[in-house]
Amino acid sequence: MQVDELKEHISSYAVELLKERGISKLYPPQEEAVRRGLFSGRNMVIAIPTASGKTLIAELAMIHEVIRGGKCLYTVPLKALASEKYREFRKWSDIGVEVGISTGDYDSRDEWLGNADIIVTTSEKADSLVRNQAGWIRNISMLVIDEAHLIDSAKRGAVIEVLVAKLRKINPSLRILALSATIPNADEIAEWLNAELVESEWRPIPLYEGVFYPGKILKLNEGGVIEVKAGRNVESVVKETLEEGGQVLIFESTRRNAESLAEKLSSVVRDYAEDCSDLAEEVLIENEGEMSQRLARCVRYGSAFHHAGLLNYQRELIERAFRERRVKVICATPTLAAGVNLPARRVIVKGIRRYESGMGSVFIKVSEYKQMAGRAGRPGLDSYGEALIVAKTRNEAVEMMERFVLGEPEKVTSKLGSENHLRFHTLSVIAEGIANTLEGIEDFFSSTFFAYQNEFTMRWEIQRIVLQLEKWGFVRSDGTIVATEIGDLISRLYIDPLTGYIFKEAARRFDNLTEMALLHLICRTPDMELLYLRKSDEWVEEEAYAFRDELTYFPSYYSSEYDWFLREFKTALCLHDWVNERDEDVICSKYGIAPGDLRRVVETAEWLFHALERIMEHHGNGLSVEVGRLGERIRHGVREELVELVKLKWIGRKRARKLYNAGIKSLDDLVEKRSVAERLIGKRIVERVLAEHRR
Ligand SMILES: Nc1ncnc2c1ncn2[C@@H]1O[C@H](COP(=O)(O)OP(=O)(O)OP(=O)(O)O)[C@@H](O)[C@H]1O
Repeated sequence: MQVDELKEHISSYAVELLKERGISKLYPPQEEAVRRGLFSGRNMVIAIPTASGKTLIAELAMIHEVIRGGKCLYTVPLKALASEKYREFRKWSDIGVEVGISTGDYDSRDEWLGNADIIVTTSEKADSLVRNQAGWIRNISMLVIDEAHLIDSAKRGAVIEVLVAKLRKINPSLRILALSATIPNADEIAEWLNAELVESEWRPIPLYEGVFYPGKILKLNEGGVIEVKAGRNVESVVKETLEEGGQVLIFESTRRNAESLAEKLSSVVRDYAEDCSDLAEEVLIENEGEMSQRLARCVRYGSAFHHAGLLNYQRELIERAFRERRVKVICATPTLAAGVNLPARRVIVKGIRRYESGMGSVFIKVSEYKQMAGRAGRPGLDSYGEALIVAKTRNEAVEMMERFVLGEPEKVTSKLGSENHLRFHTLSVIAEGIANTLEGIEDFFSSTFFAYQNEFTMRWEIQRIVLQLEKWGFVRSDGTIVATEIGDLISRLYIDPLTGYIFKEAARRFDNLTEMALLHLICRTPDMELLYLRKSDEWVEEEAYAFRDELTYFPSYYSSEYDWFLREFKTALCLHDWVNERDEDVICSKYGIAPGDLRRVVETAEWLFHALERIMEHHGNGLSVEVGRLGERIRHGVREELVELVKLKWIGRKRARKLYNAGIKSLDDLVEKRSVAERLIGKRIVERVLAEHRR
């Protein structure tokens, strides 16, 4: 089908824009979606492989909806993906379609988005906008769920189903378009959504899958499994691809493996890559710690590693350099497969097992492997893509072939049934006034995918949770169930009610807490991601005893909670070093973490301090002022006296300290002692600061 045929549905202007993007003809699954009612207003589930054009299907449907006066919400699982989609959709502004993005603080309403036609956001942020009753949510006429198969995710899946159920309650005629990878039970998702299902295995570039073992590759071909000659090791397979002008994406199970393989491969890659010294320098712009140095050394020769320990700008830099074909090989942990779109000629899956606590080394899921394999083949550059699993022996290769290459991905199952998810969403359903009886709450949850998949009633579970919320003082029940003021606040702050309870109790009991006690308090909540304890971390216990009298909680050495407590305390100690201006690299090596981990801990702590401040305020507890100040220090990683300086753009914790020690404590001081400041932090930076803040 030619795109010209779409004029009546999306306008000739939109068709012209598509042509400018080089799209003149629809891919077969796209055509199928059109034929099956993409412009008819019915709900749809599109379950097709990676890179087969799902996003364009959504764009066509959204443009059609906007032309008819509708408003679309496009939800993705990660902030990075939201930015990627926002950049893509911005192109539609050329024909007058307003595109907005919302990924900021959880309790903001982002009212300015009232004017946007298409709003891109994460599922969590969308749910928090519903909780905070952003006015424009009522006007949403179409919901697009990207990566809908992530309903299966233990951490992020529940919010997708609850969001769907809520938005359908708000607007019963809401249209839903769910985009998913190929999964065996896409029909269940379609039936749950009352949607037309479009399924296809079509790919724009053929994908060949196989298993490598030293000397040979078992390949799946149209005629069956064949065996072809190959090199002795992964390096030789990589070399072969580079020789043919392709790029390689390698998945490893751990960060350490990814890093050391990238380092090892840099001596192979350097013969095929141009000089990337400029990129290596860029890697070190914000951080010169051990991990960044290793990354810079690899990148110089066109090889890189990619995992959650990198800083955001480093990840983006690597991804961009790979797209520009300067970086030729990326060794990544599996987080990359679920994230941004980064195809390569060859995908090598080296980490086919993963360590799971209590279970040891287990195979990854077939669906995870398929997600990685699906990254092979770069549209416009490669005529085919190839995915290879790495095995040690022929026997193992045969086993991998059967289990993964010929295996069927697992079914998607709802994760909403776990207590913490139900607790979290039950409070919001009551606070938003969606339901105010047990039957009403049950009725609400009966429209979720969980209820679709599970026949048993949730009544007892919900009753137990409501009783718990009542005991904590978050809901009141006398015939009808309503949220108390604090319950409503906790729902809007988007924290686990258990976190809310811990904070509320602290607000009730204490009017004086030390810096360390406050830091430890937020680390006691289920919303904080805790650092792990290493064997060499005995010092954590010693430090904990030193602070024993200050803390709000200190279990007995014999308690089953003692080890968990040490993890909480270690995390608090890390934040303590951060707000006391310990050097970032020193913190990373002391706590055994990477810069990206530190930033994540800091970001979560900042959010929790904001919530704690609001709850203290609500309780009329004067500690709220102190909590607010500490929150500000966490944001910037500084002692109290630097807060004013770091609020200035371009002034980070290091520059602020230099200025402060020279007697420059504010913007006024900076203006007055400009030449001193220029000597300390550079003329260009001072110019930038003054240009930004000159009154
Ligand atoms: N009909 C088409 N003709 C030419 N190129 C197309 C067409 N449809 C999509 N593309 C291009 O193919 C590439 C992959 O498409 P897209 O990102 O939409 O796939 P996807 O299925 O959404 O991928 P993912 O599974 O990663 O979300 C994009 O560069 C897109 O512009």
